[in-house]
This record gives sequence, C-alpha cells and structure tokens, in this order.
Amino acid sequence: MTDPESADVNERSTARYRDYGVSDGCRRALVRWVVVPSWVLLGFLVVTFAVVRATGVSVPPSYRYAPFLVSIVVFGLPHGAVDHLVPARLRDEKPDLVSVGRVMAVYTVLVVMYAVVWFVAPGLAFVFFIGLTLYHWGQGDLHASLGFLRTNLGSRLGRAVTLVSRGSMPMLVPLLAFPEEYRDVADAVIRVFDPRGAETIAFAFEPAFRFSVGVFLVVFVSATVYLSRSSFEAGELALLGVYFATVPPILAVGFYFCFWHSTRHIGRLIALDPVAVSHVEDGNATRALLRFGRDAAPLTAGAVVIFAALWLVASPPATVEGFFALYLILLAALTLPHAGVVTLMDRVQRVW
Ligand SMILES: CC1=C(/C=C/C(C)=C/C=C/C(C)=C/C=C/C=C(C)/C=C/C=C(C)/C=C/C2=C(C)CCCC2(C)C)C(C)(C)CCC1
Ligand SMILES: [Fe+2]
Repeated sequence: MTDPESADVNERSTARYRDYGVSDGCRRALVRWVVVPSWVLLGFLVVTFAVVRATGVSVPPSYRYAPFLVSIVVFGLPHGAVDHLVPARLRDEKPDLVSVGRVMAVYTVLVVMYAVVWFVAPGLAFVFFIGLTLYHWGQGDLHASLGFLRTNLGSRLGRAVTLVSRGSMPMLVPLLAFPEEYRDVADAVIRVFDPRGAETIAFAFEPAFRFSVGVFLVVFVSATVYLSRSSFEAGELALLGVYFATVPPILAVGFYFCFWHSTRHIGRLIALDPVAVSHVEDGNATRALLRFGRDAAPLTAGAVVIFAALWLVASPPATVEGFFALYLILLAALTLPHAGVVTLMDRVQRVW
C-alpha cells in the first residue's frame, strides 16, 4: 500500500514537472505581473524610438547606460543571487550548508576559470560571452514560453530551435541593425585587457559574416514559427525583433536584461519557493517579491564586492564606458555558473 503522504508529494511533484515548475495559480499572476508589463514596456520603447528617429531628436548618449546601472540593484544582478538556494529547492528540500557550499564552490571555480580566459584571450572570451548569452537568454525565454504562456512546443527539435531564435534576438539583431554601436561595445570590453580591442574580432563586422547572420536568423525564426504553431511565440519573436532593430542597443539590451529576462527568471524562482507560492496564490505577489529580495540581498552585495576586486585588478578607464565595460565582464563571469544552475532547473523541470 502507498503511504498517503508520499502519494501526495508524488502527485505534487508530477504536477510541478508537468507544468515546468509553475502552478496554475502562479502562472496567472506571472502573466499579469511579469509578462504583460514586459510587452507594454518594450512596445512603448519601440514607439518612442520610432518617433525619435522619424523626428531626428537626439537622445544624450549617457542615458543609454541607465538600465544597466539600475540592474546592479533592481532585478538584474539579484536575479542570479539566489542560485545557491536553487539545487536544494529543486529537490523539495530546505537549503542547508552543504547544498549552499556546493554551489559556492562550483561558482568560484567557474568564475575564476573564465576570468583567467578574459586576461589571456579577451577576443575569444568576448565571442564566447555572446554565444553563452544567446544560450542562456534563449533558455530563459523557452521556459517562460512553456511555463507561463503554455505554448505547445511538443518536440525537442522545436524547443531547441526556439531557444536559438529567442537568444538570437538580443545577441544578433543588434549586429545587423546597429553594427557601429555593437563594435564600440566589443571594443570597450576587449580593450580592458587588450589594446587592439575589436580588431581581434574584425571578422564579425565583415558584410559576408553579417549576411550569414541574417540568413541564420530568417531560417531559425521561420522554423520556430512553423514548429510552435503558436501566435504567442510568433508575437513575442516579432516584438523582440522589432525592438532590437529600433531601440539603440545598449539601452535595448539593458532594458531587456532587467525587465524581460530577469523578471521572468525571478518569477520562475518564486514559483519554486513554496512559501512565496502560497503568498502569490493568496493574491499577495508583493510579499513574494519582498521575500525574493531578502533571499537575494546578501549575494547581490557579494557580487558587488567581486566587481570592486575586479576593478582593482583590471583598472579600466575611470569613465562611464570603462565602468560599463567592466560590469559586462563581471556579468560574463557570473553567467557561466548561473547558466549551469538554470540548465539544472531546465532538466529537473522537464523542459527537455
Ligand atoms: C550565487 C553566488 C554568487 C552570486 C551570483 C550572482 C549575483 C549571479 C548573477 C548573475 C547575473 C547577474 C548574470 C547576468 C547575466 C547578464 C548577461 C549575460 C548580459 C549580457 C549582455 C551582453 C552580452 C550585451 C552586449 C551588448 C550590448 C550591451 C550592446 C550591443 C552589443 C552587445 C550585444 C555586444 C556569488 C558569486 C556572490 C558567490 C557564489 C554564489
Ligand atoms: Fe539569467
């Protein structure tokens, strides 16, 4: 005979797997508080910048950095700062010293390893960063598509193609629409370690390479729309495509990072925390968000300390551009282990 308590736990776990870790009660709240606001914000920015372009009004360039600056405390940096609690929560257990210690150790090894690559081969480290971000932001969107919008991406091929298309929007569309700014960012970042800057990856800005990227995007986006047969999927891809082709890239990527990728991921984390889920299901989403903020505060501060240490070691130019370039390098180093934790979530929550 099955003991009723374990039958209940099993039933709950099966429901969580089936729903990609997002219960129906949570899903409705997440669509309302996370998904719809992100559509409104990106739509608003598209219209604003279409008007700005049409009227020739100039926006002072330093504003471009505002969302990245905000991301240090709001959503961006904190979205990864509860990674140490995730593996235990995925097992329906309370995080303890061992589970947290394990994540800390893996994080430290990967961050240090990748930081070394930045010092030794910055051009290569940059290209890897773009590929890694494509994967990680694609996996985040794929989960939101399945878990929040309940799109019906039945096959593994459909999911893989969707991941690539989604991640390509922020990483590749700006290369086609704003090659100069793309080059400037690459240059500032690589220059922290190598005075040749973007020259080391000159191939990426050649017309033939950009043409191939264009073909790649058309093939993957068409395949995603065909395989998903979902108007949500097609609609979000269209919104992202137009957004990254219209809004200046540093601003566009910054807003997307805070108010699209990070907010979706925080929603996914809230759905994984039983206490936060009960707040959401009682209609108190703010309490769930505050609980997340409390969990995320210590290691957000920890990441800021790592940033300060990196500043002392790399000593970039003391300008807004220098600050931004080093912040991107910090994000790159953190993204490697962070994407590993999210890959574990994907596996346990049956995205694959
Ligand atoms: C847990 C832990 C911790 C913490 C952590 C954290 C806090 C995390 C986070 C994480 C994160 C926070 C992540 C992020 C990510 C991000 C990204 C990934 C980004 C990217 C970007 C890009 C890549 C961009 C670029 C560009 C621009 C901007 C413009 C145009 C051009 C281009 C596209 C180039 C510590 C270490 C303390 C300790 C150990 C444990
Ligand atoms: Fe992330």
